[in-house]
Amino acid sequence: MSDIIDEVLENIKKSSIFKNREYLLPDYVPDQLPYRERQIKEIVSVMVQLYKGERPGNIFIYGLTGTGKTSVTKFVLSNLHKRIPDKFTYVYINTRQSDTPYRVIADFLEWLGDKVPFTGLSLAELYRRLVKSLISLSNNVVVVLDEIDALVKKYDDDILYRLTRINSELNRSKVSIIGITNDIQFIDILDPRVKSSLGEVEIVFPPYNAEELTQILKVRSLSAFQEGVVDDVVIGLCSALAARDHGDARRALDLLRVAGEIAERKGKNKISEEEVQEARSEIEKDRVHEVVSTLPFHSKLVLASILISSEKMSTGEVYNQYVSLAKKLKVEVVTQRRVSDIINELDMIGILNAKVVNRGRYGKTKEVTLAVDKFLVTKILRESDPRIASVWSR
Ligand SMILES: Nc1ncnc2c1ncn2[C@@H]1O[C@H](COP(=O)(O)OP(=O)(O)OP(=O)(O)O)[C@@H](O)[C@H]1O
Repeated sequence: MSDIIDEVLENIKKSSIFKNREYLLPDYVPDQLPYRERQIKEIVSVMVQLYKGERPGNIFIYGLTGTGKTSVTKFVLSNLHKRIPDKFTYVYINTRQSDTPYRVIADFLEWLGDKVPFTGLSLAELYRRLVKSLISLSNNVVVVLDEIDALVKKYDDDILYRLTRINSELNRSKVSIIGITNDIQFIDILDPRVKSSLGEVEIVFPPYNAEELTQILKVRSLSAFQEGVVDDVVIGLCSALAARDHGDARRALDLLRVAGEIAERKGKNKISEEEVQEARSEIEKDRVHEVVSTLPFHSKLVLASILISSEKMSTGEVYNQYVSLAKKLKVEVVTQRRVSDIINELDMIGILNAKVVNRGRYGKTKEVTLAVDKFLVTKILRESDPRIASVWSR
């Protein structure tokens, strides 16, 4: 039996499409990051203090998704560390993954080489251990908190407050924080003391334009694909599609990688525009699936109300339909105001379109239509919750 596994692996190794597929995966940090020279220089010029054995200022980095914030930060820190390994220790924590204050401090301790039980200690005890561990460390420490908005929105900024103050509890100032977020308004919701401390230096990552994305894809595809697999037309299409959103390099790379996987499945040895379009709808399907299947119950019910009714509905009509479904399912209803908010949320995440229309003497109302494939969303909703599925069977 194991020869079957070997055979499949062998075929993948012999891919006529990919030379190194992993070079296109989102976590891979490339050794070239075009159009980010300014940001690299800015981070290095702050971090240069490490060379003198001093603590660098905190840095706050923001920009939309896929603008290179994580890659550039990791690139600078790992390259600096290669050059001056004895001068500092660095810690990388993604707070969307390590999504409780406990996990963040536990991860911090683990990076410093301390073992921490998965749960069971109090947060105060964890801080105590962190302070102790930091005191015994002779090096400066740079801690990267990626996607910090996720943690602060879920809890509050207490953990950031404590971390920005931690130097005062040590034998000398040695901890610097690099905070990263893609929520541009995030800094405004922080406590002013955290805000001024975290934003000692602020660095903005602007979106890429289509030409920049083209160049980025060209560089990345040279090492990722076999020769002759992608041409300028395919790269141009991936860049144009990604630039239409907001210049997201991750999206451009995903399109190219998935197009390559589709071509490989078809047994082709070249990617064409057709595979890019197919990749686009595959990625969109995955996105819709992730978003819809994880919606809270009442948001799913509001969406179901729209799906089983007409193509276009006013918010009032959506509410009436929602109330009648909720009664059928014998669940308590939320207020009309909440349903309006849910409609706006579904609009923001691209599942619905809600636009204000003027209905003459009836005044203004919001007209709600579906922004994604009806058949797909119905299928996802029905599969994700049996109570919602029963709406269709009655
Ligand atoms: N200038 C660049 N050159 C090459 N690849 C890039 C460049 N900028 C970004 N990328 C690639 O795009 C993808 C997304 O980048 P990265 O994760 O750094 O973005 P981000 O701004 O941190 O996004 P998010 O806010 O969603 O975490 C990664 O695969 C990264 O390697």
